[in-house]
Amino acid sequence: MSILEAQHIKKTFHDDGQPPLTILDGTSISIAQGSIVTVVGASGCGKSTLLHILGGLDKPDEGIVSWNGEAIYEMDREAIADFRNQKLGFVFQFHHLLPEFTALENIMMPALISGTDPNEAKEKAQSLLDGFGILERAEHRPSQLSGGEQQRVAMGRALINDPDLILADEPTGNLDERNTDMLLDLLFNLREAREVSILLITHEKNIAQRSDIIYELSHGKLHEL
Ligand SMILES: Nc1ncnc2c1ncn2[C@@H]1O[C@H](COP(=O)(O)OP(=O)(O)OP(=O)(O)O)[C@@H](O)[C@H]1O
Repeated sequence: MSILEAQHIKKTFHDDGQPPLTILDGTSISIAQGSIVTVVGASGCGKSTLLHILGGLDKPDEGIVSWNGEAIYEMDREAIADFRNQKLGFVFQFHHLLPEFTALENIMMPALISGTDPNEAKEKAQSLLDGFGILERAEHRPSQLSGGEQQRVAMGRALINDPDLILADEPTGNLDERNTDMLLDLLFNLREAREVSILLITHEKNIAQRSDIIYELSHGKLHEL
């Protein structure tokens, strides 16, 4: 059963003085429950644009994105924000942690926004930090953490609301080999531990090999490899 489905997505950017740039040109994808799907492709081919559209962050010009059969861009602003907060977990290359908050607070934030009891949110955040081996860093701010630690905090933040789907855009792009391996192990183990689906964007084909389906995005369309 697919949880997220996109059909015939089109997206063109119109920048002043530039010819229109069609990035997605009839792209379709279906993400089955519990699956790990990887999208690879040349720099600038539109992978991040696709992820933003699938994640309810950027409306396509044409086409439908639906979550369990419901068209997400037909939801009102509040419903789409709730959908993102409760069903999805985002992990980006630049993790966008809030600099003035501690690791623990950064992880707790999406749970607090969705109305979880603060004590419960704290316990869940501590258990995520513990599972990622960085509980002793709980009170550190992002600037006091290494890149790999920051990315694990970002993973914790993506997971605290028990999402059904993780959308990860080059999550290891900034990490050295050791941290890349550690983060990928954490990510791929999630399916076993939490039955979560994962959409992973990367340009590293050896990472892609650990997934169920690999697509290449080129000329605005996805091709299964
Ligand atoms: N808001 C925007 N306005 C105009 N052009 C944009 C916008 N966002 C992205 N683009 C352009 O669309 C193209 C695709 O960008 P996108 O970030 O989706 O590519 P990508 O495949 O993720 O690239 P990379 O692997 O380098 O991160 C690029 O040429 C980019 O400059």
